[in-house]
Amino acid sequence: MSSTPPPIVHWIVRMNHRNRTSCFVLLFAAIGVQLLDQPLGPWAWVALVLQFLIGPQLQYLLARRSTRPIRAEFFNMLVDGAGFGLWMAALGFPLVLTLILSIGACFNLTAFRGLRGLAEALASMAAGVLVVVALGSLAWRPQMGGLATALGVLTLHVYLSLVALSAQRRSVKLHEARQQLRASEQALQQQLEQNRRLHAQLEEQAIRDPLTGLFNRRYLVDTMERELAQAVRHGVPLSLMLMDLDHFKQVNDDCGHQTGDEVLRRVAALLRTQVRAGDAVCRYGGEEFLVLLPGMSEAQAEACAQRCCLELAERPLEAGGRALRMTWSIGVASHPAQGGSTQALVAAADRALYQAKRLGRNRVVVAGGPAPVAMISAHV
Ligand SMILES: Nc1nc2c(ncn2[C@@H]2O[C@H](COP(=O)(O)OP(=O)(O)OP(=O)(O)O)[C@@H](O)[C@H]2O)c(=O)[nH]1
Repeated sequence: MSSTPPPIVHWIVRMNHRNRTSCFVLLFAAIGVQLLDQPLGPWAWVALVLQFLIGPQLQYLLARRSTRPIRAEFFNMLVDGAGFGLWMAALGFPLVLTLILSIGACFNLTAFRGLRGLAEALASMAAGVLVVVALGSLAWRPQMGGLATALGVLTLHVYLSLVALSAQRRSVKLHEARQQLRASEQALQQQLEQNRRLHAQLEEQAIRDPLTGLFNRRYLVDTMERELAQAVRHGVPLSLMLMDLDHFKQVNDDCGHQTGDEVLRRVAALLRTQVRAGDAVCRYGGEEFLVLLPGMSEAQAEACAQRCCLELAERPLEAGGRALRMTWSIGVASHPAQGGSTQALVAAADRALYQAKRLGRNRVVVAGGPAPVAMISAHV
């Protein structure tokens, strides 16, 4: 059988119930002692029991059952204030009791609703006093006996201590909640930072070739469109080199695939040293590379390609424990000579590369340029 959990009572309702229950018993005693010397009759005793002994439990029930407990508790405080005003006036404003009752009414409502609460507390007390005035029994008897004074002072002491304790507990809870919030916020920030880093890593991975670390074809497509549009807009040249390693299959066949990979990595590293930092160096295919040279004329691109050819042919690559001599064939194409579209540029560079291969490899062919000159012959 499942039991439903008891409803959670608002902390203000709980606090006021606790404060009322304990302080009202003491107030009952203090007012009762004062009442012994007053000619108020038996109805006063009935009212005293009703307000200070039964009242707190009824007020608690009302606030606990209410769908709007704060509002109900506000009403309870107004009732307290009116009752206090009535007792003050009925007893002839005995000094210590008047002080305690007015502090009790004003302190609670002010803490609850600020200046507005203070005004409401004063108004509720005044309403209580007016009832006594209307009954025509207003008197002035400020003196109090020793016992009533002592009980009154004790009531005030207990009330203020209870309020201070509640405030202290509340501030500890608030402090803990704030710390928890701060910890959760920190964890969230860390998670966000981690996500940001992961996102950046993924973005980087999406545009990089994992073997060589060069940009991949996908990146090239986007970049080339952008660079060509800029070149067209500003009327500046744009060149590209399409390079393909010569007889690379032989490296794989003779030295193994891993050595082939190592060669590709070393060629990529070498290529990076031969071009400017802003040039986009991409792995275009298996053993094919493409370098985008923004702002470079056809002649400058050809010179760059010749330098790359020489560098690779003259510098043996350390791979698989061997020094391998590699060469590549390079096709160069430029905007505006070879057209205003990326497809036209790549196709022209591809044709030039094919021609370089056909003419014996290890050489540069400029698309639409004069017959190429052979470079130093290379071998594995
Ligand atoms: N090790 C390694 N080999 C690759 C990779 N990608 C492509 N290859 C190899 O590169 C070789 C390319 O061979 P081919 O297209 O015949 O060209 P080639 O041997 O360089 O001859 P030419 O281009 O005509 O000079 C093939 O054997 C591919 O398997 C790679 O990532 N790693």
